[in-house]
Amino acid sequence: MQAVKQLGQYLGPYKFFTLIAPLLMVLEVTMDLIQPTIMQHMIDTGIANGDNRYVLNMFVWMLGSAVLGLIGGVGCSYYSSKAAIHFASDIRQALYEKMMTYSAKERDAFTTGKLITILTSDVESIQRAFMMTLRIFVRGPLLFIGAVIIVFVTARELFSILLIIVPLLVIAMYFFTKYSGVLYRRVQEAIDAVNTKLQENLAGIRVVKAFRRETQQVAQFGELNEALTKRFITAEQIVGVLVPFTMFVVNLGIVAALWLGAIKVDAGTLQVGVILAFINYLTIILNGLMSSSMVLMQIARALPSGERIVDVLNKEIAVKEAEHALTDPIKGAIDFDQVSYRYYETAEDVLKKISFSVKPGQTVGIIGKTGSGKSTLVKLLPRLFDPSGGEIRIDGKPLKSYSLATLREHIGFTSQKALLFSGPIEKNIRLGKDDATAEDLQQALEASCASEFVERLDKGLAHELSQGATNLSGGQKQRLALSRAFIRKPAILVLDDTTSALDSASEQQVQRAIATYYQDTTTFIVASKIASIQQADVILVLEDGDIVGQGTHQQLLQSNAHYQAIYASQQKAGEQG
Ligand SMILES: Nc1ncnc2c1ncn2[C@@H]1O[C@H](COP(=O)(O)OP(=O)(O)OP(=O)(O)O)[C@@H](O)[C@H]1O
Repeated sequence: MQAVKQLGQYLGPYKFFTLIAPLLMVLEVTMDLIQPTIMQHMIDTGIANGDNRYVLNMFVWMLGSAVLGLIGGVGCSYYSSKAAIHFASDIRQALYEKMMTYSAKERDAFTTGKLITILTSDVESIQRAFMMTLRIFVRGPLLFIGAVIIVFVTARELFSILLIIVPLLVIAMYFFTKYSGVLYRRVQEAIDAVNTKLQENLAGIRVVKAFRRETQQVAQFGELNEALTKRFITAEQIVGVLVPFTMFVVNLGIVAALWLGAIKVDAGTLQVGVILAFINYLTIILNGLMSSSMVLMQIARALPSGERIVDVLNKEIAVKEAEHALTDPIKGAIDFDQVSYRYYETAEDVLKKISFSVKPGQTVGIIGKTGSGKSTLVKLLPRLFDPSGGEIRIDGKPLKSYSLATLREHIGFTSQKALLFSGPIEKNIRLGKDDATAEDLQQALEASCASEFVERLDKGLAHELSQGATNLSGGQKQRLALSRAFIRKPAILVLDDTTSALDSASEQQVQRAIATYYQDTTTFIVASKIASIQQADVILVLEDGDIVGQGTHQQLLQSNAHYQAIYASQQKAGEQG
């Protein structure tokens, strides 16, 4: 119910549509309800007495009520669609905006597949439930109550039949509706699993092909698809059983009406028109109950979807904006003070009380074995996540006191995996800085050694990248990712193993460009080769989350056993190579 209340806020701008749609439905239902009574009068008073004028009169009434009913029905459909579609669209937008604030931690907690299901299928489910509520929820109970009252007033002789049939129908529909909600929650969970698998396999299609795992992946997908199919069938079968069951009960009612009616007509206590009107009203009662239960079923399915949506919207973000956040320009002095980090509460620290200081414009090289914590350390700078212990300061002020926008504007970050978006190359680079000048763009391209290959492309900067930039080589992608970071002219530049995909000549050229164009930038270079960081002002040697060496290349080479070991192994590999 909390979910309904929260999502109800998104109805604000569509209050008018939400009110007018059920009102128009009331008009349609009223017209539907009076038609069998008009027909009854037409038969029992007009036709039975051969009064043609009366019959014509009733015909005009019938036509008028049908037209009014039509206006009500069409108007209700129009406004309910408008309200439900806009309502769902606003929720989708809010979900997307919230997801954009997620760090990897929140995204991992949900999984990408589940987030996609929530943004698509769950939103659609509440859109459908809301539209049906506006269209039918008023109609169902109104038809039902109206028809019961009219039967009580005009066909009391047959009312006892309703006293048996209606409770049977209501009890059956209550159980079907309740069970349907449980079954549909299971369907949504199965859709999550299918989407997660699909997303993972499409993203990793090259690996699947390279290792010839298509058959296994298809089989695994088949199992998940089969589970979804089974759950769907079970959920849908509920409706399949409900309809024939209710029809059977109503047909029993019609048989009872004909039998009881015939006896009473024979005895001269009932007119034929009353029996026909009763059967009509019985159908209307069934219609009313069926449509109410369909809406209730849809609502029962939408409630778990609503809860899932609200979970995403209310997810607390680990990385929070400070209350009076600083927007001061950043120079680039950085202090790590006893900084620790663990990915999960229960996991071990992957960074252990790390301390070091860097002056603005210095270059820091970070080297160490795989898994030693190098990437984790640099990801703390743009606050992709916050330390579990200790403090990071920039220009003497806590990192957390800066506004996230200011902080990230001053940091150029390139990750191990160059992530580019579909669209022209220029647009990708300008993601770093929308309003960069043409000269800035050119300088960034040259600094990252990207200009030569971009110039060779037919359309140059307008060259369209495919999804995931699969139409570029690894090195080309990495160069463009570097250009995107360079164009910012950031105060802090982070190259997380970025230059590994470049040949050594290009790598040296990038290093020279940093030294020339970005002298005032504090640069972090994470690398696996000593050659990539040899010129750094300070090199940190990491091992199992600890700093086991700190100094310049020469200092470490003379006095640090860990660095000496890395150097020796790389020299050896170089000689063998
Ligand atoms: N998202 C994550 N969730 C849980 N553990 C993680 C996550 N990312 C990294 N780790 C763990 O944290 C430790 C440090 O990882 P990190 O990526 O910082 O190492 P690295 O030194 O950059 O390694 P490499 O040189 O291979 O890139 C590793 O043990 C790794 O398994």
